Amino acid sequence: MSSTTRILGIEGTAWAASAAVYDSGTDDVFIESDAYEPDSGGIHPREAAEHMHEAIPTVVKTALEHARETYAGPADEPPVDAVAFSQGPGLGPCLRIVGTAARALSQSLSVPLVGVNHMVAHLEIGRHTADFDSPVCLNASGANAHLLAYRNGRYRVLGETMDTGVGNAIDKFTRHVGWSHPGGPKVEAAAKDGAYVDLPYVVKGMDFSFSGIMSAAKQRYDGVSASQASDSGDPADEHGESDGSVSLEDVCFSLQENIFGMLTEVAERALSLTGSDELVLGGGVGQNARLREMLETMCTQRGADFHAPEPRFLRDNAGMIAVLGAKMYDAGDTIAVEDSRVDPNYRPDQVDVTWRTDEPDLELGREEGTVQGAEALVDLEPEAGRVRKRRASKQYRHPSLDERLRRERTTLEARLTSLARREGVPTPVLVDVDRREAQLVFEYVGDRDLRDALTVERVRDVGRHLARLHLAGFVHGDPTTRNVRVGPTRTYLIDFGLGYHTDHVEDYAMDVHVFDQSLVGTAADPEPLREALREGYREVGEKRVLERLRDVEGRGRYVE
Ligand SMILES: C[C@@H](O)[C@H](NC(=O)OP(=O)(O)OC[C@H]1O[C@@H](n2cnc3c(N)ncnc32)[C@H](O)[C@@H]1O)C(=O)O
Ligand SMILES: Nc1ncnc2c1ncn2[C@@H]1O[C@H](COP(=O)(O)OP(=O)(O)OP(=O)(O)O)[C@@H](O)[C@H]1O
Ligand SMILES: [Fe+2]
Repeated sequence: MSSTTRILGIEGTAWAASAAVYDSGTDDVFIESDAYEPDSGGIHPREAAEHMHEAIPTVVKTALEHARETYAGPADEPPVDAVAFSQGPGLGPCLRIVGTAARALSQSLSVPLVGVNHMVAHLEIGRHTADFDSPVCLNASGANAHLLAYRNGRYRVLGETMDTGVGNAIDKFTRHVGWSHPGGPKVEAAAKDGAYVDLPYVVKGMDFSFSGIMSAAKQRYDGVSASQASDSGDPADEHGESDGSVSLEDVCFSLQENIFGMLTEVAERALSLTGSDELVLGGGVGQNARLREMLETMCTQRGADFHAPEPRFLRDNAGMIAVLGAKMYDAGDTIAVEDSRVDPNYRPDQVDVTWRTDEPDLELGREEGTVQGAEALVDLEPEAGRVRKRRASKQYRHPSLDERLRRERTTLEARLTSLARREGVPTPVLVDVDRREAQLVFEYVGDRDLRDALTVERVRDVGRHLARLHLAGFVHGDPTTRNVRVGPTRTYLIDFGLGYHTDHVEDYAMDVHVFDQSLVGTAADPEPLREALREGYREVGEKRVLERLRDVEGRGRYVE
């Protein structure tokens, strides 16, 4: 085998018919793409497949010509070592066309096949171009939105959308407004002339959802168009103060502020949980300058490094398929034709990461001085027996949103921490609260974070604690292995700032799910701990919550 690997990559999960050639010796990536642009509405699976059918042979031919021109070896040898293709996730009819093309090409060139997960390719291209070791990865694409980190041979999903992908959410709004597909760039352009209006903001630990904010945005827009249509002097009279003065530009601006604010917040939470100081961005929505600016600002503020690949590697493209294909080929990760079936629901955490052997060190928590959490700076004073928690302003967030979140969360944290203790759940005593400064003083509890001292007994205890909160009608909102402190005899829940009162079984199940994901993301051997979480919950809580948890776990999947 030569020291240089050359791969022909093919991509075609939805809109981009694309072929590429990657040469690991020169690190050169040649990409030829042909985009499907719907005449009206969103992506129609059948039309997209027709486009694939026509465009794939042409882009592959161009890439193959390039491979031949740049190949220095004998003319009777194949100009690449393997053919890599996106095996999923994506639209079934499109994927099947790509799979067929890849199989035919591998046979005619007599080279092996490499089956690439499209979402893992979106994140690996960032790790490759940044030259980072073990970054947290935010995938912000059309049909998906994931927060991923490598642990024990897999990319673990630390958080993800609970409904649609981020690009699809934006595209649905622009369809409602009557703009052509894709909507993301149009929202970005319109946002330049907008001002901030309040819209919903929903994060649950490192998960998030877009349905609430999208319907509120549509309603705002309907208010705008109704007021323009009636045009009877003072729109504020007819549509209420807030609606009357809102323009479409304002809605676009505020959508970006909230949606990208949510993504940036969960990315920061993942950095804090894993102790990583590297973040990469992937996916088509990553082309948005405001999203990149927010992530960059967040990373700078917390002393982390941020990298976004160039736009041609962010949107769907075969370059990322070829680059990951080369790493997989070098690791011996090729597949036989019988195993090359495409999978429209292929999850990133189903992939055995054969091309990485490193294991990131989780930086241990500190016991004194100042810790930087995801949201706050926490001064630890164990001798004085107390901690001071300040929700400092986040520079990446719009000031109005920032003010609102800091105020709301400080108030909730004070209230729910005390309420939990009354329900028999160990929490720190609240010593002082200053709402204006978004500052809280608590009793110092425990001697370590659960993340650094995970045992089955402690996790079972957390299961019981969560069940107790839920029976009392509220959720923690962000239960992670860093938001549990452990002492010699007790486990304490801290950081209730994302908690809220609710009687929905769905919210209780989500709360357990968030903790479960943090176990998978931080534990060396998560399975016994996950079982213990459920056991503890079952002892105290309602069965229907664990039943709903199974539903929740089946969601957040790629849907066509
Ligand atoms: C499975 C696969 O087919 C799918 N691919 C995909 O969604 O294409 P991608 O190129 O990663 O992203 C397209 C999305 O990216 C959005 N987009 C493009 N430019 C944008 C911009 N400047 N601002 C916001 N969104 C933008 C589009 O509106 C569209 O929703 C995926 O990765 O989820
Ligand atoms: N009462 C306390 N006693 C002892 N340590 C504490 C206490 N409160 C916080 N800490 C420590 O400070 C860290 C950060 O605190 P906290 O989780 O409240 O901040 P945060 O910014 O909301 O963090 P994140 O959002 O990342 O969970 C905790 O993981 C814990 O190690
Ligand atoms: Fe994509």
